[in-house]
Amino acid sequence: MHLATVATCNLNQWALDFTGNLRRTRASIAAAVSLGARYRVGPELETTGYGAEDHFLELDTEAHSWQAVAELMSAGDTEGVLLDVGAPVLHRGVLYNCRLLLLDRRVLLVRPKMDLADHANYREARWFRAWPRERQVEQFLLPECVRERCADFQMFAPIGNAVLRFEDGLMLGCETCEELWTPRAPHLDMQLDGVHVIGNGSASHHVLRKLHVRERLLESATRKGGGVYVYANQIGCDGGRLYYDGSALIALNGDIIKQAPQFTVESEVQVIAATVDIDHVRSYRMSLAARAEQAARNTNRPKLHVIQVEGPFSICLAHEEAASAYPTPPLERVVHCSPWEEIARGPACWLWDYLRRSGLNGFFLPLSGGADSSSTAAIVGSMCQMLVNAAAGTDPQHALLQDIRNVTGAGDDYIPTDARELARRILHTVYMGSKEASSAETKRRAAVVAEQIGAWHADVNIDGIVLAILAVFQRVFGEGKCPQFRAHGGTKTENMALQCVQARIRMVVAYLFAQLTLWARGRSGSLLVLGSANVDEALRGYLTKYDCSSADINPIGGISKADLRAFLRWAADEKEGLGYSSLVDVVEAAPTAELEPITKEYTQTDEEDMGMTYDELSWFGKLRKLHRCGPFAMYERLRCSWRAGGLSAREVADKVKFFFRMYAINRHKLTVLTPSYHAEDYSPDDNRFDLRQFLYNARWSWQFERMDEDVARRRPKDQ
Ligand SMILES: Nc1ncnc2c1ncn2[C@@H]1O[C@H](COP(=O)(O)OP(=O)(O)OC[C@H]2O[C@@H]([n+]3cccc(C(=O)O)c3)[C@H](O)[C@@H]2O)[C@@H](O)[C@H]1O
Ligand SMILES: Nc1ncnc2c1ncn2[C@@H]1O[C@H](COP(=O)(O)OP(=O)(O)OP(=O)(O)O)[C@@H](O)[C@H]1O
Ligand SMILES: NC(=O)CC[C@H](N)C(=O)O
Repeated sequence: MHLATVATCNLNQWALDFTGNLRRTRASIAAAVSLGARYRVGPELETTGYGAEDHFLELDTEAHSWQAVAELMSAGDTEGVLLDVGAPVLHRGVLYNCRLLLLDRRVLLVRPKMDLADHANYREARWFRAWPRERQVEQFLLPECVRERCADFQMFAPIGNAVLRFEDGLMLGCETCEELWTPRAPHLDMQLDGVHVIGNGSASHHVLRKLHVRERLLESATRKGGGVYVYANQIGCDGGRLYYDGSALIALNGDIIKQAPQFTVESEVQVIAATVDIDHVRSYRMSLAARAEQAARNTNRPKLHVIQVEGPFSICLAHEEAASAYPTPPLERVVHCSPWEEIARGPACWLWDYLRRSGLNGFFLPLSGGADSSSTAAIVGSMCQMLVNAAAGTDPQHALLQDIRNVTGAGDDYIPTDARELARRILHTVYMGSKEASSAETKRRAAVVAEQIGAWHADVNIDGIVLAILAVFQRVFGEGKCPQFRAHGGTKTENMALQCVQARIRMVVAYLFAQLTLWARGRSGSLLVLGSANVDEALRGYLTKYDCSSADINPIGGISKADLRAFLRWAADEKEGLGYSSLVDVVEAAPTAELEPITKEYTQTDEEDMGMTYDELSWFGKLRKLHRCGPFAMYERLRCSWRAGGLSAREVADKVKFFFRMYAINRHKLTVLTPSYHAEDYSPDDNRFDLRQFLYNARWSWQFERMDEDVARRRPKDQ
C-alpha cells in the first residue's frame, strides 16, 4: 500500500479582491493540511478571481498576483505541502493562464493552459495565449518579490508542458479546466506515461444539468487511463452574471470518491480530501491490457517532459502515518439536484453573494402575482431558507452571521432561526395595481405569495401617477389629445402607449421604494431592485423597454417560462420543494400583463398578445441559440418536428417568419436587459453571451424567400 491524501476545494473568489482571495486560498491550504493532505489544488486563476476579464490586460493584475504568491511563501504556507495554485503569468511578453506548483518556498513548475476556453461566456483568448504543445519547457525568470522569498533565492522556474516526479516515484501533472473537455486532453498522454495524480484547477460556471457532464468526464478520464483526478472549482458570484457551482471532485480509477457542495451559502471555502492507494492506480493500469499496450508502444506522441523534484518530500504517507489511515471508498451516489432545485439554489446563492458584496441591505421586488415575479420571490425565499439552515449551530461569530447582520442591520447577537422572519428583513414586495386593468385575483395572489415567503408587502395604486403624466402630455398637445384604450375606442398606438406608461411608471415607483423603504421602516441603507423578465419574453420583445424588466439584477432572466412553471410547481411542494403552496395558484393562472382594461368580453393574455405560445417560443429560443439556426434552418427543423402535430410547411414557415420579425424588431431591447443569472445556454443576453447586432432588416427578404420557395416545391399535401 502507498497511501496518499490529496485535497481540493471550492473557493468563493471575487475578481480583483486580492486580499480576500489570498485569505480564502490560505484558509483552504490550512484546511487541507489539517485533513492530512500533502497536495492541495485550487481553482483556476484563484489569485485574481477568474472573472477579472479585461483586467488581465493590466500589468497590475499579474503583479498583484505574484505579490500574493510571495505572501504564501513568506507565511510558510508552502512548507511540507505541494500547492497547485491558479495564476496569470507573463512570460516573454505573452500572458498565460497558469498553474503554479509550489513546495517548500520553491516554484517547481509553471504550467500554462494549453487549450483555452473560448466559447459561450468564455473569452480567454482575449487575454491569454495557449501554450503550444511542441514548446515544451523554458526558463521563466521569477519576479523579484517571489525570488526574495524563495529558498536559495531561486531565480528561474521551468515553464511549460511538464510533469513532476518525486523521489518516491510518484508522478504528478496538471490540467486546467477546459483541457479536460477537449478530445486530445493532456491527461491522456500523462496517464499513458505513468502520471499517477492529475490536478485540475477550474472555473466552471453553473448551467442547469451541467454537473452530470463534469462527473462523466472525470469518470471517463480515470476509467480509461486509471489514476487519481483532483478537480477544484470556483464557487459563487465573482462579480458577474455567472455562478460558479463548486462541486470539487476527487476521482479514482473511474469512481468519484469525494464531492464538495454545489450550492452553499455556509462559507467561502469548502475543502475536501481523500486518501488514495497509489498501488490501486498501478494495479488497475496493469490490468487494462489495451491501455498497457498503448502505453508500451508510445512512439507516435511527444515524450512528456519530467521534472525530477529534489528532496525527501513525498505526497504519500510515511509508514507510521499510513498505519492509521484508510483509503476513501467510492461515493455511493454523487449528489445531483433536480433542475428545479438547481433553479431554487443556484440563483439563490448568486443573489446572496451579490447582496452581501454590494453592501446593500435587501431586495425590492415589484410583485404582480404572475409566474415570473413570483418565481423571483420564491428564489429569495429559498435564499432565506438556505441562510437559516446554514446558520443553525454555527459559532455566533461565524462570518456568515456577520454578513447577515451587516445586510439586515440586526444587532450583534442576531441569529436567524426562521426563514420567514429573515425574509421580512430582506425582501420587500409591492403590488402596483391600476383600477381598470388589475384584477382582484392577481392582487390576492401577490399578497399570499409574499405572506408565505415572509416578505414585507404593500399594495399601491398607480392610476394617479399615470393621470398626472397624461396631464403633462395634454398640457402640450391640448385637452383633445387624451389617448384611450382600445376598449374605449382608442387606436392601436394609443392603446400601446397607455400600456407602456403604466409599465414604465412601475419601474420609477420601484426605484423610489428601493431607496426609501428602509428609511421609512426605521432602518438605514437601501435595496437592490430585482427584475423578473424571463428568456422568452426578452427574445420575443414582449416587454416594455425600461419597465420593471429594467432592474438592478434578475435571477430568472436566463430561464424559460416553461422551466419556470415547472419550478413553481416544485417549489409549492411542502416536502421536496420550498413549501410555498400558493405558487400552485400562480402557475395555474393564464399569464397576463394586465395592462389593458378588463371587460366582460376581453381579458388580456400573454400568448394571445404575443401571437405565439410560450411552448413555441421555447422551441424558437432553443433552436436559435443552442442549435445555431437562422430562419431557414429553423423552418427546416420545425417542419420535421411539428409535422407530427399536423402543421403544414406553410404554417410552420409563417410561424417562423413571425418569430424572426418580432425578434428583429425588438432586439434593441436586449442591449439594456438587466444583468441576469446565466442558467441556460439558450440565454439571449446581448451583452456577454449572445453577441449579435441590434439593428436588423426585419423583412429578412432573402431568408424568407428561400422558405417560400421550399414550401412551393413541396407536394400539395405537404405544403
Ligand atoms: N431598432 C431600434 N433601436 C433602438 N430603439 C428602438 C428601435 N425600434 C424601436 N425602438 C424604440 O423602442 C421603444 C419602443 O419600445 P417600448 O416602449 O418597449 O414599446 P413597444 O415595443 O412598442 O411596446 C411594448 C411591447 O411590449 C408588450 N408589453 C407591454 C407591456 C407589458 C408587457 C409585458 O411584459 O407583459 C408587454 C406590448 O404588447 C408590446 O408588444 C421606442 O422608444 C422606440 O423608439
Ligand atoms: N401589478 C403589478 N404590480 C407589481 N409589479 C408588477 C405588476 N405588473 C407587472 N409588474 C412587474 O413588471 C414585470 C413585468 O411585467 P409583465 O406584465 O411583463 O409581467 P410578467 O413578465 O408576465 O411577469 P409576471 O408573471 O410576474 O406577471 C413583472 O415581472 C413584475 O415585476
Ligand atoms: N474555464 C474553463 O476553461 C471552463 C470551460 C469548461 N468547458 C467548463 O465549462 O467547465
